[in-house]
Amino acid sequence: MSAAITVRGLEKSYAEHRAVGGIDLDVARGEVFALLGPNGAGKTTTVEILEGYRSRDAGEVSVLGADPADNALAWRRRIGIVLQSSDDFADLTVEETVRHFAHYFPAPRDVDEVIEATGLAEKRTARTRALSGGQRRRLDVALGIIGDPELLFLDEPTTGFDPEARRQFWTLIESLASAGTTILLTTHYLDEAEHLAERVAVIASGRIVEVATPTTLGGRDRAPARVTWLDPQNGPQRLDSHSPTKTVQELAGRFGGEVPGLTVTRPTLEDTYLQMIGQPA
Ligand SMILES: Nc1ncnc2c1ncn2[C@@H]1O[C@H](COP(=O)(O)OP(=O)(O)OP(=O)(O)O)[C@@H](O)[C@H]1O
Repeated sequence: MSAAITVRGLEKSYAEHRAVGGIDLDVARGEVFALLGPNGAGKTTTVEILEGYRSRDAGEVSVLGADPADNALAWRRRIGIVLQSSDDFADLTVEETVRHFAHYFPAPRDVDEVIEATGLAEKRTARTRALSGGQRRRLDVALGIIGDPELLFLDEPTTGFDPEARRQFWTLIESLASAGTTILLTTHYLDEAEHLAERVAVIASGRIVEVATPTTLGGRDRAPARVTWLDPQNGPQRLDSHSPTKTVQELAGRFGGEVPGLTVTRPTLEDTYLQMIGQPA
């Protein structure tokens, strides 16, 4: 498995504040990898160092085999970045903006296909200043993928998307991933990380807490199931059980059949994540 991103001992401080305090990361080529962490954890700082936009104080960093600090043009053309929105192209239409960006790359994707894939076909001739927040974010994504990058950085890409747009975006990311694009994603949506990422890293206070698959993070796969039911005499009941099938059988025996209001759940990725970063679910 060759590496798209290798990070060892990455450190970055702003004046006295240590934003990144010694991070190690390995992202394989073709992998979809998510960085999770609370506000101010150091995700954007880390990602912007990998993108060549911020300097680092210490550590080794390799992105597609090069040091991002060198910021070579040929290297930059191999990566895609979904930037936070800017107003620079307010007077251009969606199509003009995408076409303009396509010129920066030696082998861009087809402009019409990208507009279609990002759900902007109906807004093709709209000025970018007239787009809604979610449509503007889709345009940011379109500009990030127009160069047909080997590695795509997505920093909170679906903020402001409605649920349907988020699903469409996930489909787009899945198709890029299945075509072999490596994707580094930061998100505050745990369902998004669970849906898209093969592995996730939880960052808190500038350090990695854990790197795991979404199903095994924080021992989630080994956590007990929660069985809840409604007791006609004593109201809502709950029991955490490592053998929920047995628990349900016993309850069925007790109630002589249907257990009123029965639910059996496992901790969600969000439950596990909140516990890891020290916040009660
Ligand atoms: N240019 C800067 N100057 C000074 N401090 C900064 C600068 N950029 C970030 N910081 C600080 O570094 C810490 C990490 O910020 P960063 O933006 O990397 O966090 P984040 O994990 O991306 O947060 P969010 O989820 O809110 O986007 C924060 O405490 C932030 O205030």
